[in-house]
Amino acid sequence: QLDSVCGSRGPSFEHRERLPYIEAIVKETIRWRPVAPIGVFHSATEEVKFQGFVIPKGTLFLDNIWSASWAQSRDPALFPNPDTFEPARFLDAAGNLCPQTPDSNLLGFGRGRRVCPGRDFANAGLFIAAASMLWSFDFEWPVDVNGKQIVCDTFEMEDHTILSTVRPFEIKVTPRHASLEEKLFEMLKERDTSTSA
Ligand code: HEM
Repeated sequence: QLDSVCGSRGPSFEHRERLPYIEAIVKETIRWRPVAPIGVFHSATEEVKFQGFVIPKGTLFLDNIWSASWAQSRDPALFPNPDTFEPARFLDAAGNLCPQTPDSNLLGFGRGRRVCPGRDFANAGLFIAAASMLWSFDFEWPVDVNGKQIVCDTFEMEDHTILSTVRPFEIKVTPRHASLEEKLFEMLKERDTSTSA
C-alpha cells in the first residue's frame, strides 16, 4: 500500500486517507501498549461526594488508565486474540478503516473532560513516523551467532514516571530504496520549500 500510494517520493500527510493500513497500525499500537498508564495528576477544586465517599477539596487523583484501558483493550469480545498485534482488526474486508471496531483513541488517551487534548496531533505524528519508517526501511529481528532470531519480549515493560515503554531492544534495519539518504534529504528540502512558500 505504501509503495503504490507514495511511489518513490515517500509518504506525506496528503497520502493519509489512502493509507488506512498505516492508520490501523497506529490504532493497534495505542490499543496494544498504552504508553501513559496513569495519566496525569488532577486535583479536586471543591469537596465532592461520590458513592458514599467524601473527597476533600485539594485531593489528588490519578486515573488508572492502564487498568481500565488494559482490561478494555484485552476484552476478546471487543478485540479477538487481544494479545496479538493485528492492525487488520481496524479494517473491513475491503481494507478500509472499519467504524465498528471500538476506537483505540478511547483506550490510550484518557477520558472525559480531561481526555488528552493532544491526541489528534499525537496520532498525526505517529502516522507520519510509522509511514516514513516503513516506506524507508525493512525491519527484522537480528540473529545470534547460531542464526537464531533475538526476539524482544514485548511484555517486558519499563516505567519512566508517567510513561511506560518496552525495554531497549535490537533490530536489523535495511534501506528499501537505492540512494535512500539522498531521497530523504530531497523530500525534506521539498517540504521546507512548500511550508515556507
Ligand atoms: C501517543 C501520544 C500521547 C498519549 C498516549 C497521550 C496520553 C495522555 C493521557 C493518558 C492523558 C491523561 C488523561 C487523564 O488523566 O485523564 C493525557 C493528558 C494530556 N495530554 Fe496527552 N498524550 C499524548 C500526546 C500528547 C501531545 C502530543 C500533547 C500536546 C501537544 C498532549 C497534551 C496533553 C495535555 C495538555 C494533557 C493534560 C490534559 C488535562 O489534564 O486537562 N498529549 N495525555
